[in-house]
Amino acid sequence: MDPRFIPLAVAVFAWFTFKVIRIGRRDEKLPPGPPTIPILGNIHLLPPKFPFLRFTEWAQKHGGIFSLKVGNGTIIVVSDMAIVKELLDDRSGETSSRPSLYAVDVVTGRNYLVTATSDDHVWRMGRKAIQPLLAPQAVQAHLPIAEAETAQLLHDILHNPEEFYSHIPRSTLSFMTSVVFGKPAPRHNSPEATLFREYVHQLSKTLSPEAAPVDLVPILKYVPERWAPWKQLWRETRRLQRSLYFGCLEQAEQRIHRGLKNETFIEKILDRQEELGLNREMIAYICGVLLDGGAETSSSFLKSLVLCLVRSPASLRKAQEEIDNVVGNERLPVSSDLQALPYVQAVIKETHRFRPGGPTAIPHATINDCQYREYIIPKGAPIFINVWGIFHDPNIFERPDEFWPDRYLLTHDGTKPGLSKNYSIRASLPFGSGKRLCPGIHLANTNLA
Ligand code: HEM
Repeated sequence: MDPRFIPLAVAVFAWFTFKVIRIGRRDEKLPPGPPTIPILGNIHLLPPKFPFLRFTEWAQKHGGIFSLKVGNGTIIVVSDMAIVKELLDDRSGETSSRPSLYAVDVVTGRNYLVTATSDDHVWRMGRKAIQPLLAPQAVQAHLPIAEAETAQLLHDILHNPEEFYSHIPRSTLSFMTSVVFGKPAPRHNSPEATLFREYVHQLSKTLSPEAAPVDLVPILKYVPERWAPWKQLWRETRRLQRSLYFGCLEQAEQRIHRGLKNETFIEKILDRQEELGLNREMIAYICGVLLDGGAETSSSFLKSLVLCLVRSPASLRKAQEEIDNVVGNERLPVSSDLQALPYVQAVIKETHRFRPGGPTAIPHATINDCQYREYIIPKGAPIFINVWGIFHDPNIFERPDEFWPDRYLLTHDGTKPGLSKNYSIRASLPFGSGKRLCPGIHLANTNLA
């Protein structure tokens, strides 16, 4: 090398090294968090399973809002209800986007409202289409379906109790396919039930941390499919998803064409198709997302409820006695009985607290750089609500690791008596926050109550 270039080469090398070792470092304007190492940041500390347990440990150490470095990226974790309110509810206009999830974009062709960013037509029109269908009054119309599904579920459990783990997801899927498309899935091997199981299995593989971390290592997006098993997985997930969504849509269209209307979501969305500017692709995905959003979440809640009550016979006995006293033994309880069943209400709340279906909810993201207290949260950084950590905080809940519904009879939100009046856990916490709050909350409560 020409000796004149040596100082330049040394300077370039030093600059490059400086840049590389800064990857993974926490900027001082970020919330605190566990110590980082060069390049990886905190990646090596992230467990592949149950990350909310580690988040909860870190929250005890670093506080209600902390940050993690994943390479050059940043993750924010909120484990304090007051911060959820300030940052995600009150400032929802700034924090209601979603982080990029490349694999989901490929699978869904960017038609999935759950992962769409807040400025995306898919999200805005999708929410506009479903909001009136899921309003508290509107969901009352589906009570007869919920009651019929409950009766079948109880029948199935009574006759074949060993299989309760498959009766429950069949029932919650059938409720959703009935409400959305007007078609129940009455058997474990009904075509929709089988397809949904296969699809959810593939989708969870696609989303699992063991699949290729393409958002972290973008070069993986460009590996040719024959050397990229994750791309084959995406392709198969897309095939199953489209087969489910468009299969259900086609059957509903044929039924409507034959003049057999039955007041389902699909009919109401088709009525507003022009007004909302929706094409057939978007309609299939809006209805499909409701199956995804409604069936698995409700099923995991009911499974947790059964397991919690089996492990807590005293709570089961108390709930049973209350139902026997109020409802008698001539009929099944129905949703309108719930008002008169405070202990049953407490059992439902305690199940959401003890085993929240979404222990870290679905991450939000900031739309721009966002100043919060003394911190700057970078644009696009995923923000997780550590729902598990809030619900299992020993400073807030008495014996948080115990299933104890009675706590909700002592205070309205189950927190320790005598906590500051300003601190309150809203009942909708398991359903997320701000503009992204689960739109299915009332339908879920109708079906689960
Ligand atoms: C026990 C039942 C349920 C639970 C625990 C639950 C929980 C959640 C959570 C935590 C979120 C993320 C909220 C956020 O980002 O802040 C969410 C979003 C969503 N849920 Fe639910 N959900 C349930 C039932 C349902 C039902 C029955 C439906 C459909 C009728 C539904 C449809 C959706 C949709 C479409 C979204 C995405 C909203 C958006 O990104 O704007 N969910 N749900």
